[in-house]
Amino acid sequence: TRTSRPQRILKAVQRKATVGDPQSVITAIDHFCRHREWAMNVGDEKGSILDSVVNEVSPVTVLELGTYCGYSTVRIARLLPPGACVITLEFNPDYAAIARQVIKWSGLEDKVQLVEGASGDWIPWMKEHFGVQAFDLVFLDHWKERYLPDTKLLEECGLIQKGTVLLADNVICPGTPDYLEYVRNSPHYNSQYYRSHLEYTKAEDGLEKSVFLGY
Ligand SMILES: O=C(NCCc1nnc(-c2ccc3[nH]cnc3c2)[nH]1)c1cc(-c2ccc(F)cc2)cc(O)c1O
Ligand SMILES: [Mg+2]
Repeated sequence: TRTSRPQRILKAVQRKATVGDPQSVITAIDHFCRHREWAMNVGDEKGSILDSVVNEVSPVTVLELGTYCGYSTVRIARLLPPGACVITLEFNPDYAAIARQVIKWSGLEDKVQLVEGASGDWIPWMKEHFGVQAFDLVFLDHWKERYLPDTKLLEECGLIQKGTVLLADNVICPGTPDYLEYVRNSPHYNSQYYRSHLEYTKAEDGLEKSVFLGY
């Protein structure tokens, strides 16, 4: 049978990127997705906004919801200082298998914990299993209808504390209307929209950055 799109993305990384060089992995994926086959990575334009938020927050613990092929995992992990790490949650085992190899190729495996499973099942176990107090940064990029329930679950589990930054991809396309309404109207969040484009296209999309203000 034909290879999958994630498998073709991994092959592009293995052909074009240098082992241990995260930037070359990012460049190889963006080139493949712009010139060969579109794929749902956050991409270079929104990726630069993600980079600036990671640099501004300088997080010690990051949670990423939705790994896919590991493109944004590599973008985040390459900016983390020693001792900081990103826990990334992937529901689809085929995506997870590819992401592990992409992360390994970039040489960042020591800064990444890839967990396979559903966000709703794993979030309640984060403190106990990973010894996490609270997350400094949460990057939401998984199923769009899970953004709001998982944000509420993170709050209930005490994994979001004063100063925690939520950064959500795709708030326009495919769109997360209930999540946007929640973070923009809640007195507990200070929310800001970064207008951009859907990865590798001219369609509008953007990232929503929401800082938790405490209770
Ligand atoms: O669906 C997306 N991303 C989600 C993948 C995923 N990868 N992992 C998960 C997961 C992970 C733990 C989970 N726990 C429970 N559900 C889970 C789902 N979900 C997505 C879709 C588009 C898109 C735009 C325009 C189109 F015409 C078609 C598509 C663009 C994007 O940037 C996306 O991020
Ligand atoms: Mg996305």
